[in-house]
Amino acid sequence: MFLDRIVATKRQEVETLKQTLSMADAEKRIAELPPCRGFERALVERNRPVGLIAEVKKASPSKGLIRPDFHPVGLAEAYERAGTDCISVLTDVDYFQGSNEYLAEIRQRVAVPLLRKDFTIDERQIYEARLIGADAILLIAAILTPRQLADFHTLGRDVGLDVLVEVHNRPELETVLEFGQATLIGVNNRDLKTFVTDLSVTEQLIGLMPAGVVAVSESAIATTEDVAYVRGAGAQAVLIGEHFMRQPSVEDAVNELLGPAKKEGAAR
Ligand SMILES: O=P(O)(O)OC[C@@H](O)[C@@H](O)c1c[nH]c2ccccc12
Repeated sequence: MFLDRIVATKRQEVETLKQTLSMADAEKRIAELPPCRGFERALVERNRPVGLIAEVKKASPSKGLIRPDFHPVGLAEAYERAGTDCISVLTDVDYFQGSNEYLAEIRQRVAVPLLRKDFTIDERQIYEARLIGADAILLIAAILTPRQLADFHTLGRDVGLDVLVEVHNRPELETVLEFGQATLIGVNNRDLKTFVTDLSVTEQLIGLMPAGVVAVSESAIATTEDVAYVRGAGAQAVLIGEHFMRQPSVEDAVNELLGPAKKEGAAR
């Protein structure tokens, strides 16, 4: 099963991080960084009726190579011109052909808040995310114990990051709601264990979320009908990768799928 393999790889990566990243040193360096740009706030204040997290994604285990001609900074700049509220950057190397470098480079060039999209299983990865320039991290309920979810959420917030907590079924959502801290919750329409996608998962789960939670519908969104459906189900924001990555101009693709932005992307 892919998720188990990915987590096994992450354990190895964490072993390496233990050699290379001292927690005390990381804390010192983080204290000197400028504050994060508000990721969750950007989704609340959104540029369109539905908030948009657009993803920079070269490949995936389910689809293989998605965008052969892949220039992460150029893609992020195009997303910014399209008035994207937030950008998600895959940093996993082995399964998504992502890189921490991509996120760090994008951070230098765009003002849009960035999600570090990876499989977080250890505190050190949270420090690392902050140090490479992320504004938010993803916590995937399917690979964490309730205790880890709560602890990692607290640590993320303590170092200034926003936290997107991802669920795919009702037990996971109930665990997340039990610890009571999550304000930004993503429903993954893709089952990470089977890769089966089903937009109705969004409808099934968003109704169970308390008012005040910012709900994001993630994965397998590709048409205006898909967007209308998940909005109708209560999603305040959508996270879209593959559909944009398959279009020659991601800037045009954003405007075609979601309509014109209220304010132009930062013309810098
Ligand atoms: O490319 P898509 O189907 O539009 O999906 C984007 C995003 O939701 C997906 O990449 C994703 C959602 N949760 C994840 C967790 C890990 C890796 C990837 C993901």
